[in-house]
Amino acid sequence: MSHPPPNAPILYSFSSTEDIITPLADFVFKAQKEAIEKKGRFTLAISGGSLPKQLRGLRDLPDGAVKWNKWQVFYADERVVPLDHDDSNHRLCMAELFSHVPIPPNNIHSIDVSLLDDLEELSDAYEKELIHEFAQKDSARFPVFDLILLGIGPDGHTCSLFPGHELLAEEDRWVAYITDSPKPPLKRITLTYPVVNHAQRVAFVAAGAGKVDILPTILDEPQQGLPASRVKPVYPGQIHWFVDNAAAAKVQYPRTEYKL
Ligand SMILES: O=C(O)[C@H](O)[C@@H](O)[C@H](O)[C@H](O)COP(=O)(O)O
Repeated sequence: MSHPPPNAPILYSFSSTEDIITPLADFVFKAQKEAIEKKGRFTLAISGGSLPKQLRGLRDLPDGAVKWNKWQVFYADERVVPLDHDDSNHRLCMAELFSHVPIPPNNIHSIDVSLLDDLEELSDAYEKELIHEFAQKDSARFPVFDLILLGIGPDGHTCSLFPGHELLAEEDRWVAYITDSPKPPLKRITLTYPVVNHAQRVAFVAAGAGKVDILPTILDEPQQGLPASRVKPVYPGQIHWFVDNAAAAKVQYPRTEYKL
Protein backbone atom coordinates (compact mmCIF):
# COMPACT_ATOMS: atom_id res chain seq x y z
CA MET A 1 0.00 0.00 0.00
CA SER A 2 1.46 3.37 -0.93
CA HIS A 3 1.07 6.32 1.39
CA PRO A 4 0.69 9.94 0.26
CA PRO A 5 3.92 11.94 0.70
CA PRO A 6 4.30 13.95 3.92
CA ASN A 7 2.64 17.37 3.97
CA ALA A 8 4.99 20.31 3.34
CA PRO A 9 5.78 22.32 6.48
CA ILE A 10 3.83 25.55 7.05
CA LEU A 11 5.97 28.54 8.04
CA TYR A 12 4.60 31.49 10.02
CA SER A 13 7.01 34.35 10.61
CA PHE A 14 6.23 37.15 13.06
CA SER A 15 7.79 40.59 13.58
CA SER A 16 9.23 39.79 16.98
CA THR A 17 9.56 36.99 19.53
CA GLU A 18 6.79 38.63 21.53
CA ASP A 19 4.47 38.47 18.51
CA ILE A 20 4.67 34.65 18.51
CA ILE A 21 2.97 34.35 21.91
CA THR A 22 -0.70 34.98 20.98
CA PRO A 23 -0.80 32.93 17.73
CA LEU A 24 1.05 30.06 19.40
CA ALA A 25 -1.44 30.03 22.29
CA ASP A 26 -4.28 30.13 19.74
CA PHE A 27 -2.75 27.22 17.84
CA VAL A 28 -2.36 25.05 20.95
CA PHE A 29 -5.83 26.05 22.12
CA LYS A 30 -7.38 24.94 18.80
CA ALA A 31 -5.39 21.70 18.78
CA GLN A 32 -6.62 20.77 22.26
CA LYS A 33 -10.20 21.73 21.42
CA GLU A 34 -10.26 19.58 18.30
CA ALA A 35 -8.63 16.61 20.07
CA ILE A 36 -10.95 16.78 23.08
CA GLU A 37 -14.04 17.06 20.89
CA LYS A 38 -12.94 14.02 18.89
CA LYS A 39 -11.45 11.75 21.55
CA GLY A 40 -12.08 13.28 24.94
CA ARG A 41 -8.39 13.92 25.62
CA PHE A 42 -5.41 15.91 24.37
CA THR A 43 -1.96 14.36 24.20
CA LEU A 44 0.97 16.75 24.09
CA ALA A 45 4.74 16.31 24.12
CA ILE A 46 6.83 19.33 24.94
CA SER A 47 10.54 20.10 25.11
CA GLY A 48 12.59 22.65 27.04
CA GLY A 49 14.69 25.66 26.07
CA SER A 50 12.75 28.88 25.62
CA LEU A 51 9.62 27.03 24.48
CA PRO A 52 7.79 26.76 27.84
CA LYS A 53 8.11 30.52 28.30
CA GLN A 54 6.74 31.11 24.80
CA LEU A 55 3.60 29.24 25.81
CA ARG A 56 2.70 31.84 28.39
CA GLY A 57 -0.19 33.07 26.22
CA LEU A 58 -2.05 29.95 27.34
CA ARG A 59 -2.07 31.35 30.88
CA ASP A 60 -4.00 34.40 29.71
CA LEU A 61 -6.89 32.61 28.03
CA PRO A 62 -10.27 33.03 29.78
CA ASP A 63 -10.89 30.71 32.75
CA GLY A 64 -12.41 27.45 31.63
CA ALA A 65 -11.47 27.88 27.94
CA VAL A 66 -8.62 25.37 28.09
CA LYS A 67 -9.74 21.94 29.32
CA TRP A 68 -6.60 21.35 31.37
CA ASN A 69 -8.01 18.23 33.03
CA LYS A 70 -8.15 16.54 29.58
CA TRP A 71 -4.46 17.13 28.85
CA GLN A 72 -1.89 14.35 29.04
CA VAL A 73 1.57 15.88 28.91
CA PHE A 74 4.83 14.08 28.14
CA TYR A 75 8.32 15.42 27.61
CA ALA A 76 9.73 15.26 24.09
CA ASP A 77 13.09 15.01 25.76
CA GLU A 78 14.30 15.25 29.31
CA ARG A 79 17.63 15.67 31.01
CA VAL A 80 18.45 12.87 33.44
CA VAL A 81 18.56 14.99 36.58
CA PRO A 82 16.34 15.38 39.65
CA LEU A 83 13.04 17.12 38.92
CA ASP A 84 14.02 20.19 40.92
CA HIS A 85 17.40 20.53 39.16
CA ASP A 86 18.07 23.67 37.12
CA ASP A 87 18.57 21.50 34.01
CA SER A 88 15.23 19.69 34.31
CA ASN A 89 12.76 20.38 31.48
CA HIS A 90 9.97 19.35 33.86
CA ARG A 91 11.05 21.98 36.39
CA LEU A 92 11.12 24.57 33.61
CA CYS A 93 7.71 23.66 32.23
CA MET A 94 6.21 23.69 35.72
CA ALA A 95 7.73 27.09 36.48
CA GLU A 96 6.74 28.70 33.17
CA LEU A 97 3.34 27.15 32.55
CA PHE A 98 1.90 24.25 34.47
CA SER A 99 2.14 25.68 37.99
CA HIS A 100 0.01 28.60 36.76
CA VAL A 101 -2.90 26.58 35.40
CA PRO A 102 -5.33 24.01 36.85
CA ILE A 103 -3.80 20.89 35.30
CA PRO A 104 -3.99 17.78 37.50
CA PRO A 105 -0.42 16.80 38.53
CA ASN A 106 -1.04 13.19 37.47
CA ASN A 107 -1.59 14.35 33.89
CA ILE A 108 2.02 15.52 33.66
CA HIS A 109 4.30 12.58 32.97
CA SER A 110 7.76 13.25 34.34
CA ILE A 111 10.66 10.77 34.48
CA ASP A 112 10.94 8.28 37.36
CA VAL A 113 13.71 9.80 39.46
CA SER A 114 14.24 6.56 41.39
CA LEU A 115 15.92 5.34 38.16
CA LEU A 116 18.36 8.18 37.53
CA ASP A 117 21.33 5.81 37.81
CA ASP A 118 20.07 3.35 35.22
CA LEU A 119 19.25 5.01 31.92
CA GLU A 120 18.06 1.84 30.27
CA GLU A 121 15.51 1.30 33.05
CA LEU A 122 14.60 4.96 33.10
CA SER A 123 13.86 5.15 29.37
CA ASP A 124 12.02 1.81 29.47
CA ALA A 125 9.88 3.10 32.32
CA TYR A 126 9.08 6.25 30.36
CA GLU A 127 8.20 4.17 27.32
CA LYS A 128 5.85 2.11 29.50
CA GLU A 129 4.19 5.31 30.64
CA LEU A 130 3.56 6.13 26.97
CA ILE A 131 2.31 2.62 26.27
CA HIS A 132 -0.10 2.97 29.15
CA GLU A 133 -1.46 6.21 27.73
CA PHE A 134 -1.52 5.27 24.05
CA ALA A 135 -1.35 1.56 23.29
CA GLN A 136 -4.28 0.62 25.48
CA LYS A 137 -6.49 3.41 24.21
CA ASP A 138 -5.49 3.65 20.56
CA SER A 139 -3.89 0.24 19.89
CA ALA A 140 -1.44 1.61 17.30
CA ARG A 141 2.16 0.54 16.70
CA PHE A 142 3.35 4.03 17.60
CA PRO A 143 1.67 6.70 19.69
CA VAL A 144 -0.11 9.43 17.77
CA PHE A 145 0.36 12.63 19.75
CA ASP A 146 -2.16 15.35 19.03
CA LEU A 147 0.68 17.85 19.25
CA ILE A 148 4.44 17.79 19.75
CA LEU A 149 6.05 21.15 20.54
CA LEU A 150 9.74 21.42 19.74
CA GLY A 151 12.63 23.87 19.67
CA ILE A 152 15.79 23.68 17.60
CA GLY A 153 19.40 24.12 18.60
CA PRO A 154 21.90 26.18 16.58
CA ASP A 155 23.32 22.86 15.30
CA GLY A 156 19.88 21.79 14.00
CA HIS A 157 19.15 19.33 16.80
CA THR A 158 15.66 18.82 18.09
CA CYS A 159 14.43 16.75 21.05
CA SER A 160 17.76 15.17 22.11
CA LEU A 161 18.39 14.01 18.55
CA PHE A 162 21.76 15.47 17.60
CA PRO A 163 23.48 15.69 14.18
CA GLY A 164 25.37 12.54 13.27
CA HIS A 165 24.18 10.60 16.33
CA GLU A 166 23.32 6.91 15.98
CA LEU A 167 19.89 7.58 17.53
CA LEU A 168 18.84 9.26 14.29
CA ALA A 169 18.49 5.74 12.88
CA GLU A 170 16.31 4.33 15.70
CA GLU A 171 13.25 2.64 14.21
CA ASP A 172 11.67 0.64 17.01
CA ARG A 173 11.95 2.14 20.45
CA TRP A 174 9.54 4.90 21.44
CA VAL A 175 11.93 6.37 24.00
CA ALA A 176 15.72 6.15 23.89
CA TYR A 177 18.56 7.49 26.00
CA ILE A 178 21.90 9.08 25.28
CA THR A 179 24.93 9.44 27.52
CA ASP A 180 27.01 11.53 25.13
CA SER A 181 24.96 14.64 24.42
CA PRO A 182 27.16 17.22 22.66
CA LYS A 183 25.40 19.80 24.81
CA PRO A 184 25.38 19.36 28.60
CA PRO A 185 23.99 17.62 30.48
CA LEU A 186 25.35 14.46 28.83
CA LYS A 187 22.56 12.13 29.91
CA ARG A 188 19.10 12.54 28.44
CA ILE A 189 16.12 10.58 27.28
CA THR A 190 14.26 11.48 24.13
CA LEU A 191 11.31 10.52 22.00
CA THR A 192 12.49 8.84 18.80
CA TYR A 193 11.64 9.67 15.18
CA PRO A 194 9.00 6.95 14.84
CA VAL A 195 7.10 8.69 17.64
CA VAL A 196 7.70 12.26 16.49
CA ASN A 197 6.82 11.32 12.93
CA HIS A 198 3.52 9.73 13.85
CA ALA A 199 2.24 12.88 15.53
CA GLN A 200 -0.82 14.54 14.14
CA ARG A 201 0.83 17.92 14.47
CA VAL A 202 4.33 19.12 15.24
CA ALA A 203 5.01 22.77 15.98
CA PHE A 204 8.55 24.11 16.02
CA VAL A 205 9.20 27.40 17.75
CA ALA A 206 12.43 29.23 16.88
CA ALA A 207 13.14 32.85 17.66
CA GLY A 208 16.06 35.22 17.64
CA ALA A 209 19.16 35.84 15.58
CA GLY A 210 20.83 32.76 17.10
CA LYS A 211 18.78 30.62 14.69
CA VAL A 212 19.37 32.70 11.54
CA ASP A 213 22.15 30.53 10.11
CA ILE A 214 20.60 27.13 10.79
CA LEU A 215 16.99 27.76 9.69
CA PRO A 216 17.81 28.05 5.95
CA THR A 217 19.53 24.66 6.06
CA ILE A 218 16.61 23.07 7.90
CA LEU A 219 13.83 24.55 5.77
CA ASP A 220 15.44 25.21 2.36
CA GLU A 221 17.84 22.25 2.26
CA PRO A 222 16.05 19.43 4.07
CA GLN A 223 18.02 16.94 1.97
CA GLN A 224 21.01 17.74 4.17
CA GLY A 225 19.25 15.71 6.82
CA LEU A 226 19.73 17.83 9.91
CA PRO A 227 17.78 16.37 12.84
CA ALA A 228 15.03 19.01 12.63
CA SER A 229 14.62 18.36 8.87
CA ARG A 230 14.06 14.68 9.57
CA VAL A 231 10.85 15.53 11.37
CA LYS A 232 8.37 14.60 8.63
CA PRO A 233 5.13 13.32 10.14
CA VAL A 234 3.44 10.64 8.07
CA TYR A 235 0.43 11.89 6.11
CA PRO A 236 -1.86 13.55 7.24
CA GLY A 237 0.45 14.82 10.00
CA GLN A 238 1.44 18.45 9.63
CA ILE A 239 4.43 20.53 10.73
CA HIS A 240 4.01 24.19 11.61
CA TRP A 241 6.92 26.56 12.21
CA PHE A 242 6.44 29.58 14.49
CA VAL A 243 9.46 31.82 14.01
CA ASP A 244 10.31 35.49 14.21
CA ASN A 245 11.74 37.55 11.37
CA ALA A 246 15.15 37.67 13.06
CA ALA A 247 15.40 33.88 12.92
CA ALA A 248 13.91 33.63 9.42
CA ALA A 249 15.91 36.49 7.84
CA LYS A 250 17.84 34.16 5.47
CA VAL A 251 15.08 31.62 4.78
CA GLN A 252 13.69 31.38 1.23
CA TYR A 253 10.87 29.01 2.18
CA PRO A 254 7.45 30.64 1.58
CA ARG A 255 5.63 32.17 4.54
CA THR A 256 1.98 31.64 5.33
CA GLU A 257 -0.08 34.16 7.24
CA TYR A 258 -1.33 32.86 10.58
CA LYS A 259 -5.10 33.28 10.89
CA LEU A 260 -6.33 33.72 14.44
O1 LIG B 1 18.29 20.10 25.04
C1 LIG B 1 18.84 21.18 25.20
O2 LIG B 1 19.97 21.31 25.59
C2 LIG B 1 18.05 22.43 24.92
O3 LIG B 1 16.89 22.41 25.66
C3 LIG B 1 17.77 22.58 23.46
O4 LIG B 1 17.25 21.45 22.87
C4 LIG B 1 16.86 23.75 23.22
O5 LIG B 1 15.53 23.38 23.36
C5 LIG B 1 17.12 24.27 21.86
O6 LIG B 1 18.48 24.57 21.75
C6 LIG B 1 16.27 25.50 21.62
O7 LIG B 1 16.67 26.46 22.49
P1 LIG B 1 15.89 27.82 22.63
O8 LIG B 1 14.48 27.46 22.79
O9 LIG B 1 16.46 28.46 23.82
O10 LIG B 1 16.13 28.55 21.38
